[in-house]
Amino acid sequence: MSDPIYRRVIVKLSGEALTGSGDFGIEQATVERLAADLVATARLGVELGVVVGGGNIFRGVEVSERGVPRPVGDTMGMLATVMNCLVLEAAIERAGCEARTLSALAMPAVCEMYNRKRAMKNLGKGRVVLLAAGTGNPFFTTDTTAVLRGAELEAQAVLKATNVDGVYTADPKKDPNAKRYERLSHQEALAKDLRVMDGAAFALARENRMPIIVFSIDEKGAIESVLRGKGRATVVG
Ligand SMILES: Nc1ncnc2c1ncn2[C@@H]1O[C@H](COP(=O)(O)OP(=O)(O)OP(=O)(O)O)[C@@H](O)[C@H]1O
Ligand SMILES: O=c1ccn([C@@H]2O[C@H](COP(=O)(O)O)[C@@H](O)[C@H]2O)c(=O)[nH]1
Repeated sequence: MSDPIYRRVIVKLSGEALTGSGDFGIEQATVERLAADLVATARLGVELGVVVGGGNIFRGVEVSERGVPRPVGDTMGMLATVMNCLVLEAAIERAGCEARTLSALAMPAVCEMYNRKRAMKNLGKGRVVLLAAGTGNPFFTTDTTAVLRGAELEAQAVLKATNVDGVYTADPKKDPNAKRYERLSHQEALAKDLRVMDGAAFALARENRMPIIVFSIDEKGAIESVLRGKGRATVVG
């Protein structure tokens, strides 16, 4: 079998991936499957930072549409990502691999605060590092967080695990004629306004020459396949 193509990566898991067959919250069986995939990947010797979205619980924009100030809604979204990280951390540890949640918002009774050195140290020890609470700032997303942490932690790529099998010419959930790309540049993704990730994330990735691999997390073993250079995915970079 081919060796993993990267030594250190950031996996971006969409919050929605945790809902499994539902459309809100956390389905435990799905969390266990995702944890098993992450542990299998870590056992290949790949150092893993994991950023989890919060869209299965709260998105700041949606909360603010109900009259809550946007920064408050965004804080709720960031707290949602902490819950997702904690449930995933517990499942990864049960599956036999050490994991640490580091949060960009201080919550000493819950988990350690994120700082670059601490994250690097944990990655070097082979622990799966769960990067919680996004960037710690409102008006950002966890996609941007994944690219930011990737650049800070010297990852070789961001693996965006989502509910579509790559980047398309238009949103494939809305346009049945959308065509999938095998490969495209950050610049093309920005110029064509392809919304599989937000523009800030693509711009930061372009600036830091960070490849982003977009693939579906629905199949068991999807992360490992991508790391072995197999499976259906789009490479942006
Ligand atoms: N050009 C495109 N190619 C592929 N997917 C696209 C495109 N434009 C929009 N999308 C949509 O982008 C979505 C990917 O976003 P994703 O679910 O990963 O969101 P997220 O904000 O990262 O996570 P969360 O679930 O936590 O909100 C897909 O569901 C897909 O329908
Ligand atoms: O740096 C960040 C990251 C996230 N948020 C808020 O959290 C939610 C959930 O993240 P998704 O990327 O949408 O899954 C997001 O909608 C923001 O409200 C943030 O404020 N800052």
